[in-house]
This record gives sequence, structure tokens and C-alpha cells, in this order.
Amino acid sequence: SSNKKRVKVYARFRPTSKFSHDNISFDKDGKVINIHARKNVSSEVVNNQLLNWSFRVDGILHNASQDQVYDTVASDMTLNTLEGFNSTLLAYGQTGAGKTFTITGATENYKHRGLIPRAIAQVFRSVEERSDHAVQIQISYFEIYNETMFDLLSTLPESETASTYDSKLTIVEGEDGSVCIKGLSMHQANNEGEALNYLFEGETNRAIASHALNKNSSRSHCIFTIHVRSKSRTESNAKYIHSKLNLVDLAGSERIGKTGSDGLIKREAMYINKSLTFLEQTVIALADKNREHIPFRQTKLTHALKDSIGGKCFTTMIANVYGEASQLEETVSTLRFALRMMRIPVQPAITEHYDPWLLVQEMEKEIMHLKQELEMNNTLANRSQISYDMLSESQIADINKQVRMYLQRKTTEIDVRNLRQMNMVFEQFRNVITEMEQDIKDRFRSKFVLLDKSDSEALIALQKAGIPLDEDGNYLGSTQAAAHGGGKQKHPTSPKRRSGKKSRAGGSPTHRAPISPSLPAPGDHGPKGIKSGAAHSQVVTAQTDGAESTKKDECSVSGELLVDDRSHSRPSTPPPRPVAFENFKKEQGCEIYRILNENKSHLQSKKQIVHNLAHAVNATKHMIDGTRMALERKQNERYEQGEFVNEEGETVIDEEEFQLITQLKNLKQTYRHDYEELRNVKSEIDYCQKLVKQCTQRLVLEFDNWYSESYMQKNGEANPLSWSVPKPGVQHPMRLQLANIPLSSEDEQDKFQRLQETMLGDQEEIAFQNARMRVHRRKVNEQAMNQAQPARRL
Ligand SMILES: Nc1ncnc2c1ncn2[C@@H]1O[C@H](COP(=O)(O)OP(=O)(O)OP(=O)(O)O)[C@@H](O)[C@H]1O
Repeated sequence: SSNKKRVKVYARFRPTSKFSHDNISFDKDGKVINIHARKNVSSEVVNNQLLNWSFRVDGILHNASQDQVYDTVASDMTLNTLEGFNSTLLAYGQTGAGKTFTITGATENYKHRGLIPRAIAQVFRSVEERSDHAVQIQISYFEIYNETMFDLLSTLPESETASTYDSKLTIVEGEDGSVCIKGLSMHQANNEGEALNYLFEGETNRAIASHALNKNSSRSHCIFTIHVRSKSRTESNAKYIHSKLNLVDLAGSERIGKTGSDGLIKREAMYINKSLTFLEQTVIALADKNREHIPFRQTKLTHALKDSIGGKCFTTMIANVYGEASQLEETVSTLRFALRMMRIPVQPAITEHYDPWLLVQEMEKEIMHLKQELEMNNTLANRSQISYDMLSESQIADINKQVRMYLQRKTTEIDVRNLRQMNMVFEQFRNVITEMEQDIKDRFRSKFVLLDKSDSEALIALQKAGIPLDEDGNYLGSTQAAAHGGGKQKHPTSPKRRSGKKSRAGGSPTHRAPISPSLPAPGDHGPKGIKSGAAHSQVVTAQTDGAESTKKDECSVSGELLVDDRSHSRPSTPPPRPVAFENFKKEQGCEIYRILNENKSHLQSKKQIVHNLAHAVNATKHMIDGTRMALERKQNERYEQGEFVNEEGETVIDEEEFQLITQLKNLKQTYRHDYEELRNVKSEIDYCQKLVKQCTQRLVLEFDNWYSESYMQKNGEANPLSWSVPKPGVQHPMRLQLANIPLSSEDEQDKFQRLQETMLGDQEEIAFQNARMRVHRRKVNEQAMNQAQPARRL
């Protein structure tokens, strides 16, 4: 079992008649290689010091046929790949030791074919046997030569996606740690023959260089991959498996010195050495449990093999070695590397993928199912006419309409039946508000010239045109004012005025106004303190602190300077009713508005209570029904089985029936109690609703009075002069009337009431006493009327 959790290693000796039995021996179990050597064997210096090594591997392939090698090393891996595991088989070793022979084999001799053609044959045999799976096989083949990747199948004419042999391939890592070679052509193989064609095509493209040790030595790392995509034909889900079998023929591992190479060959050897050194470093790091960083990216080889060595991948290495005494040093070096490989842990696992298209179909089915479930629940709960479909254009338009009505206070409720509608309500709120903002901006634009405050050229042009601006670029007044010219003029009472600072434009009789918000601010058009001055270009406003200030006809919208292009124009009409109403609620009508809100929140909380109670009553009702049915069942059973009667002739019931009766009694009690409570709260709600209605009416009425009093002439037209604060001594007729009522007209009851209010501090008690007094007063009035009528008839 320990073998399953690490990389497997097999040592394959290249057949030779000069096998050094003196130096190399195997243990009987066929897994241990013992090497005995004298130090400096190669230097031919007489040295009697013996060195012994012992290498335990997973298997020794000595004089083994290609058949045996495949069965021992690759057969299971191929099957694992078809099951969904990624698998990698590497051939590592000295140049000429038989790596290519092992992986590809002798192409001219069928008997000597290597692991790749055999794996291809087994894959297609197995696919035929697996009729319950739809399996798709694809082939890719690339080499890494001098740290550059080349697609060995890019030359195929049918390869649409493929590019040229020397086109750039790049390594891309997926979020799940998988690696893919971007630009590498993938070729669908429908049968063994097609797959073999790809192998031979790639073989002819391999970079081959003559070499001192091996005339046909491959100087590149070659990776042949069989990609398997398999999906069950019996299961209807979107799941599928994507796995791959990498067969890697590494370049020779010998040291540069030994090959005697120079020039290009030397450079090749340098790259090969570098990549194999990094492969070794990566292998050491992978074997170290405490290492967090694995240097995969150091070379193309390790980066491309990142998801193919150890980890979730079944990994096997064949260490190709020579048996001759002259190659002992390299053999030892190769076997040392092999032992390091054996320390790499593996935890093979299948990674399942989901076909996005099928997944969408599955989810659609699930949505259908959930909708049906919802419908059923709604039917059971007596909620009808609820649709969960996407909202239609007309429904959206309807929500938009409701939102507008709500904003105009024409309605207090918006009909919402599901989450989708609720979201749409919010969206429409946003749309309407954005629209309103835009509308306000547009209105400003139609009335003012909008300049970008940071546009210095435009500001200079304005100044040249005689339009006064201060040092901050704010408009200082009207063109009329500018036309008057002359020295600076300071407004005596403006809190914003900067005394002593000279206006750049000079000559403006007006002064700098604060940049006011784009929307008419509450109070801007309020009746208080806005003085009419049609002949002037400025509007004098009385500030809340009593100071006077000058308000200009310019505003700023989002940092833009607004310059009134009509110069003298200023508001000559009352503020729109909605704006005025907002102000009224904050000022004159604040008390009644506060009471209205209190009543509303009271009403709201009562509604919540009713909602909860209704739920409780319904739940109790259900429980009563259930208990009643259970009791009836129980009683029927008793009748059928025959009743027990005690000595007194009373029917004897069992414990369960007794419990049911008690439970039913308690439930009925709860039901009655809750129902009574529900009725009470409902009547409270009725009362609260009336209060809210009354308050609303009163608020509106008072506002109407106030509005017409403040802005309208008697004939109902807007009174521009009424923008001003009522001039001292000029009072509204109604106020005059009230003011004329002598104090002595306060009747005795009023006096008493005021006395009470001063004596009784408690607000609640005052309210109570007032109410009592009002009722009493009404009765007295009624009596008086009743007495007066007969007298009139007379
Ligand atoms: N097990 C074997 N049986 C028969 N011939 C073999 C065996 N192993 C290797 N050979 C022969 O040895 C020669 C070199 O083998 P091969 O090309 O496979 O070596 P290599 O390790 O791939 O070399 P390089 O690192 O240069 O690619 C070839 O002619 C091959 O046929």
C-alpha cells in the first residue's frame, strides 16, 4: 500500500554482451540493485578502495522485452487514465541508455514498438469495451528544445487550430493547479490508426542531432499526451471526466564533459543539463513535506510537468541505465536520481468536470421544479395569482407608475408580491430619481449657461465679456451690474462677503454668493424672508439668524458654474407646491406632521401585531384540526374494538385519548384567546387608521391655508409680492381679524383651561383634561342651541 502513495520507479538495463557482473548484481526479489565499484574507475588510477551502493526500486527490467516492460510499467497506468486519473510516465537516463527505445520503440519493427504505440492500442481496445461511456481521444505532441517549446504536430494539414512548428507555445496554469500549453494543437483520434499517424508525424519532426555517444541521440525532451474525455452514457448529468496520459522521453542526463560536444551541441547539452538539474531540484522539493514552494517555473520542462509529477497524478519513472563497467558512474547517478523520485508522494484523484451547457439545462430543470414547488405552497397557503416569471414590460411600466405615484404622495403603498417585484421597485426608484435629477439639471441648463469651473479659458472669456467673477471663478452678479461698472461694492450684511477683497471683475454692485446646491434647497423659496425685488438683479434673503444676505441668480451643479443668461430674472412665481409642502412640514406644520408620523408608526406596529396574531391563530387552527382528527380516529378505534366501562358504568379511555382531549381543550383556549386579541388589535387598527387620515387631512388643509396665505392673491393667482416677509404693519386680513379680538374675549373656560395647563405639568394629564373640557363645552353648546331654536321659531 505504501507503493500507491509515492512515485514508482523501475530500472531498465540496456541489453549488452558486456554486462559487468563484477560490478552489478541484483537481489533475488528482483527489486534491489547492488553496485560495487572502485573509486575513480574512469580515471584508471589504481585504487583499491571499494564503494558499494544498494538501490531498492519497484522493479528491475533486465533483458526485458518491450512486452514485459509495457505490462509491468504502463498497462495499469493506461487503464487508470481511462478511469479518469492523470498519469505520467517518464524515461530518464544517460544518452543512449534506451529512453526513446522504451517510450517510442523501434518504429521499423512492430515487435520492438514502445510504450506509446502499445498504450494507444490498449486505449482504443478499452474504449470499445466501455460501451456505457462516450469517450473522446485527443493527441498532442510537443518537444522542449533549448528551453523553447515546439508543437510536433503543427505541420499537419488538417490541424485547423495549429500554427507553425516554430510558433510560440506558452504554459498557462488554471485556477485548479492544472497546466495547459497555450497554442498547442490537439488532434482528435477516432481509432488506433489515426493516433499512430500522429505519433509518426511527430517522430519525423523531432530535433535530432548527431552526437559522440549516440548517432541518433535526441537532444530534446518530448511529451506525447493521450487526452481522454469520458462521459457516462447511462447517467444524465452534466458530469464528465477529463484525464491525460503523458509519456515523457527526457533528453540524455550525462554531463557535458563526457559527450565531448562543442558549439551548438554544447549549448544543447547545457540546456539539457540545466533543465534536468531543475527537474532534480523540483523532485527534491516535492519529496520534502515541509517545502512550501516548489520551483516548477524554473524551466519549461518542470513547468509543463507541474500537474504531471506527484500530487494527484499517478507517476512512474523508468531509469534507463547501462550495464557496462565503463558507464558505472552515470548508472549510479541515474539510480540516485531514481531514489529521489521514489520519495515524491502521490495521491491520485479523479477531477470531475461539468459540461456548462448541460449544467445550464440541469439548472433550468431545477428552477422549473422549484417554481412548481412554490406554486404548490402558494395554493396551500391560499395565496393566488403570484407569478415568479420574469417581469414583462407592462409590469415594469406599472411598477414605475406606482413608484411615481408614491413619490408624488398619491399613494402610500406599492403592491409587491415577490422578491423580483421588490427588486424592481428599488430599481424604478433609482430610475425615477435619476430622471428627476437629470430633469433639474436640464432645467438649469435651459435657464443658465453652464461652464466648467476648471475651464480657465472660458472663465477668462467671461471676464472679458464683462461678466464679473471672483477669485474662485464664481459669478458675481448680473450683466446689468457689470454694466454699471465702477469700484467694488460690498453688501453690508452678507455673511459670505469677504471684506477688503477686491473683485477681479470690479464694478459689480453685487457680491459673491455661496455656490448653492443644484436642487432648490428647503427654505430657498420659503415665504419667510424672501423679499421681492423685481427691479434688481439680486434677491435679499433674511437668514435664520436674522442677518440679511444677498442671494445671487447663480447656482452650481456638480462643480459647474451657472450663469444666468437673462441677468435680471429671478423667481417671480411661488415655489412648486411639493417643495413648499416639504418646507411646511419642517416648519409651520412640523407639530401636526410629527403627530401624523407617530400615528403612522403606531399603526404600523399594530399591523405587525395583527400579522403575527393571524399567523398564530392559523397555526392553532391547524393544530386543532389535526388533534381533532387524531381524536376522532382514536375514538373510532375504541368503538370498533369495544368500549371499556368501569363499575360506575363510565366509559374508560386510554392515556393517549386522554392526552388528545386535554390537548384539544388547551388549543381551543389558546385559539379563543388569540382570536379575541386579534379582534381587539384590529379595532385598534381601525381607530389608528382614522387618526392617520384625520392628521393627513389636517396637515393638507393647514398647508393649503398657509400656502394661499403666503403666496396667493385673493383671486387665487400667485402673488409675486407675497415672496416677501409681510411688511411691518401690513398684515393678512385674517391675522388682522384675529389680532383685533380683544384679550378679554377669552372666555372663562379658556382661562380655566390655560390655568390648568400651567398647573398640570404632565402632558398626558393635560391632554386628558382638554378632552374632557372639549366634550363638556360641546354639550353646553348643544344645550344652548336647543334652547335658542324654539325662541327663533317664535
Ligand atoms: N532494450 C533495448 N533493446 C534493444 N535495443 C536497445 C534497447 N535500448 C536501447 N537500444 C538501442 O540503443 C540505441 C540508443 O537507444 P535510444 O535512442 O533509445 O537511447 P536514448 O536514451 O533515447 O538516447 P538519447 O538520450 O540520445 O535520446 C538505439 O539504437 C536503440 O535501438
